Amino acid sequence: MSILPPVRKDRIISQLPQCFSKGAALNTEDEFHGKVKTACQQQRTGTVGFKISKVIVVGDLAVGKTCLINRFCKDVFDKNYKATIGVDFEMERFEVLGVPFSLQLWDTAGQERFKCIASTYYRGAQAVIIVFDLTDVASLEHTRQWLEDAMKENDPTSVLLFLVGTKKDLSSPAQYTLIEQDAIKLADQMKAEYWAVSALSGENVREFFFRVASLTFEANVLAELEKSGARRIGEVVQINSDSNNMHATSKKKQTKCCQ
Ligand SMILES: Nc1nc2c(ncn2[C@@H]2O[C@H](COP(=O)(O)OP(=O)(O)OP(=O)(O)O)[C@@H](O)[C@H]2O)c(=O)[nH]1
Ligand SMILES: [Mg+2]
Repeated sequence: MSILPPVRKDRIISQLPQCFSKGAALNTEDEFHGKVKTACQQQRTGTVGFKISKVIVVGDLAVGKTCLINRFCKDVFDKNYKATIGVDFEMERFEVLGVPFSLQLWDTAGQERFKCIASTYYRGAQAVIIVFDLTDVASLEHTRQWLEDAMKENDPTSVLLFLVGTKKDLSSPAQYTLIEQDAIKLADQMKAEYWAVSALSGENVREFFFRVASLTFEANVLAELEKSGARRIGEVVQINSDSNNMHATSKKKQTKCCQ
């Protein structure tokens, strides 16, 4: 018997959501990986359905990290600035290709005086969302430092990175075009996926978090398949080492013969 309520209807993902810009994307595939789709159909996703993936959200003060999370998780927007003190977190449950999947979204403080508390929560992230304000070039420049700090606590080879420009509603088309060019270049160098959103209007917010959930889910299933593949190879080795096993003996002979 499950103690959790069913996943909300608007958190069900059955198709791979597309990237925002092909110029800075983590992948440009139209669909989920074939191996992932098959594993989900055959319910061979191991522990993924029970896992909670940690996502950390970092960036300068007042760029809009809390508003971005609140727009997605609670569908609200507060125009008054209330600094995050230390960290806060929200849980979001999804169903991806029929498999339950949860994200734990860690909203960290951008203010310098709270940074050392916040950074103690960076460890173990599967995805890092680096946020800047599309109307503030300095906040984009600072994203390199945020990335460096987040990566001190994480394995750069396995973390998915997202570079997100907020307050799209406030930037004029001309201003937006200029900063977007720099942001895409930077995202490409960081190996991050670029998105531009507005927590005020909600533009691209749902699409963005669905993309985070989908790519994190896909990475988890692929890692799980790799692990179970390794286990299967291990099992064969074990059988072969059993001298009472006829099959193993013949295999051993075959191996010798081929050497
Ligand atoms: N117009 C507009 N204002 C926004 C948007 N997102 C955030 N804001 C405003 O920007 C201010 C800062 O937003 P927060 O979400 O609190 O910023 P933060 O990054 O969490 O700040 P810290 O917690 O101090 O690190 C608030 O006054 C928000 O109302 C947006 O998409 N559009
Ligand atoms: Mg905040």
